Amino acid sequence: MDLVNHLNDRLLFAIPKKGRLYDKCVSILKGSDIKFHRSQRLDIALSTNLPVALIFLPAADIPMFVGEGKCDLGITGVDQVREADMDVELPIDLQFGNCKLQVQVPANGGYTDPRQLIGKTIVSSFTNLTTKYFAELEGTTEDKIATKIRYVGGSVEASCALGIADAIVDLVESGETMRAAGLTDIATVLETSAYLIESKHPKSDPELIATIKSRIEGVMTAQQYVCCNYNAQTKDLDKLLPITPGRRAPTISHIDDEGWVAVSSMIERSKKGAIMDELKKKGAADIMVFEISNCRV
Ligand SMILES: Nc1ncnc2c1ncn2[C@@H]1O[C@H](COP(=O)(O)OP(=O)(O)OP(=O)(O)O)[C@@H](O)[C@H]1O
Ligand SMILES: O=P(O)(O)OC[C@H]1O[C@H](OP(=O)(O)OP(=O)(O)O)[C@H](O)[C@@H]1O
Repeated sequence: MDLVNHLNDRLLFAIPKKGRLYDKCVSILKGSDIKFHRSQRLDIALSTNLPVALIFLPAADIPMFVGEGKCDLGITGVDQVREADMDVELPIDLQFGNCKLQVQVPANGGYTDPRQLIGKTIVSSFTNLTTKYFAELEGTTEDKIATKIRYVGGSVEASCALGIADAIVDLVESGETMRAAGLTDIATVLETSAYLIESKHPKSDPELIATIKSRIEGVMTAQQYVCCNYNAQTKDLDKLLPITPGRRAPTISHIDDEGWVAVSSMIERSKKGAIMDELKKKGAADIMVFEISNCRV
């Protein structure tokens, strides 16, 4: 099929084609019920249930495609949006791809403050953000900085050992890559996570854009909450309901057991263990926690 000619009238949604963000993006699309089949090596996939085409692009190029209005929606890291200096909306923090862009120096090299690096050579894949950072540090404009900023596309952490850099500016999550290269961090340029990004001048049907955003918000909420059900004696409700207030209010249903009710409520996933302990202590019975696969709240 000539995919390009099937793109008219479809909302173009840019997704990282590989790398750190890819799997999570696919799982968000799945959770949002945006169905598609991506043929091997093809970077365009038409959704089979919505007028949407997924365009698989390098994470670094997505801000430009969305910023220039070629794609209405995209997913990429905030680091990439700031590096590309593109003016896009950032409607949803997707809460993955969390890491920091940091200034890293040889652990045994004696640098402890980024000001000591003024006039030295810094290697990064994020040359725009690095230039801005050092221009600010030097109190000058970007075209006048004394620090030399050089670009490499990957394996940035090898630059100091290879003698091409005094320091690097690169992403750090666990710190394993940094430590393995004998480096240590001395400053943070930016904290980042993956976002849904949106063109400031979208071309597609606003209702379709709103539907996709609401579905993705639903996936985010479903990840954050679980559903907690338990049985309780009505006399204990005063103590139990404050533990499970729900997002709006808990649902209380009558059950075929005199003096008992069933309670159902959304609770924060991260607190579920403590909440179940507390419910049990205060007299709740038959406490169960269920996954929410998607929701609209
Ligand atoms: N270690 C990490 N932990 C969390 N998120 C990361 C990490 N590394 C990168 N990211 C996020 O993922 C984005 C894409 O990085 P990734 O390294 O996957 O790039 P890529 O486009 O696949 O390029 P390449 O694989 O060629 O380096 C980054 O801009 C950042 O937002
Ligand atoms: O702090 P850590 O958990 O070790 O993660 C940091 C590493 O992750 C990213 O690289 P990635 O592995 O995606 O590959 P790349 O070097 O090819 O960009 C980043 O550029 C660091 O090298």
